Amino acid sequence: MSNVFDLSGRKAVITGASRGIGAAIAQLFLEHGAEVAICHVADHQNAEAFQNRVRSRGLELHASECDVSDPAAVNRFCTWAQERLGQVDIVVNSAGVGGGDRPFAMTDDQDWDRIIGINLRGTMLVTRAFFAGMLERQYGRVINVASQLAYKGAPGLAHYCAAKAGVVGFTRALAYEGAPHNVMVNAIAPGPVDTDLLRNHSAQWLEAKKAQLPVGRFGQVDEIAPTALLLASSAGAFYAGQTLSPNGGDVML
Ligand SMILES: NC(=O)C1=CN([C@@H]2O[C@H](COP(=O)(O)OP(=O)(O)OC[C@H]3O[C@@H](n4cnc5c(N)ncnc54)[C@H](O)[C@@H]3O)[C@@H](O)[C@H]2O)C=CC1
Ligand SMILES: CC(C)c1ccc(C(=O)O)c(O)c1O
Repeated sequence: MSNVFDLSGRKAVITGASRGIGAAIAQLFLEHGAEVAICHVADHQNAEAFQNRVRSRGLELHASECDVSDPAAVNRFCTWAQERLGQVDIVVNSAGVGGGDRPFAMTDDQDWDRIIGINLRGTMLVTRAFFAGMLERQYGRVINVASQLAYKGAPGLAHYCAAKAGVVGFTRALAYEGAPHNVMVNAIAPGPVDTDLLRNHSAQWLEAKKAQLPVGRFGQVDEIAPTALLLASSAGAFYAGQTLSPNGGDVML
C-alpha cells in the first residue's frame, strides 16, 4: 500500500533546526525517508547531540551554522547543502527569534531590523536560493513557519507579529508563482509551543498565556511537526498559499 506521507528520495533543507520545532520537523522528515540538511546559529551543542541521536538510528543529518539574515552566509549554506544533498525539493523556514516582550515605545531600529531580518528576510533569502531551481524542475515544497500572532497580535511583540504577518503574506504571494509549476508554498502558524523560544518569557507571562488557551496547555513540538510532513508530502499536494494553525483552538479561522 502506498504511504502518502513518504518522503523517500526527497531532499530537504530546514533552517533553525538544532532544537525546537525545526528539529522535530527534521526528525520526522528523516523518519519518513528524506535526506535532510539543517542550519542553526551558535547552537553546536544541540546540533551535534541531534546528529548523534540520528546516527545511532542509522540515519544521517547534515548540519551547519548559518545566520539566515546574512545574505552571504545564506549563499554559503545553500551551496553547502546542495553539495551534500543534490537538488533540494523541500525548504522549511523555521529559523526564528522572539522579541523579548518589550513595549513598542522602548524598541529601536536595531530591535526592529533584527526581528524582521531573521524571521521575514531570512525566510525570503533561503527560499530565493532554492525557488528558481524548483520552478525549473517543476517540483518543490516551501513551508514557512509563521505564528498565530500574525493574526492575533500581542503586546510587546509588534516587530515579531509584523514579521510573521509578513511571512503569511509572502507565502500567499509566492504560492501564485509556484503553484503553476508544482511548487507549493504554504505556512504553519502555531500557537504557543513549549520550546526555548517560549521559555524566554517570564513565569508570569507564561502563566497568563496558558490561562488564555482553550486546551489549557502549551503545544509540544511533536504536535507541530506532522503539519509540516503533511505539507511536504504527496498528502499535501493540493495545498497552495495556505497557513495551517496547530494551536489548540486559540485562533479559529
Ligand atoms: N515556540 C513557539 O511558541 C512558537 C514558535 N514559532 C516559530 O517557530 C519557529 C521555531 O521556533 P522554536 O522552535 O520555538 O525556537 P527555538 O528557540 O527552540 O529554536 C530556534 C532555532 O532557530 C535557530 N536560529 C535562531 N536564530 C537564527 C538565525 N539568525 N539563523 C538561523 N537559525 C537561527 C536556533 O539556532 C534554533 O535552531 C520560529 O520561527 C518561531 O517564530 C511560532 C509560533 C509559536
Ligand atoms: C515564542 C513566540 C514569541 C510566541 C509566543 C506566543 C505565541 C502565541 O501565543 O501564539 C506565539 O505564537 C509565538 O510565536
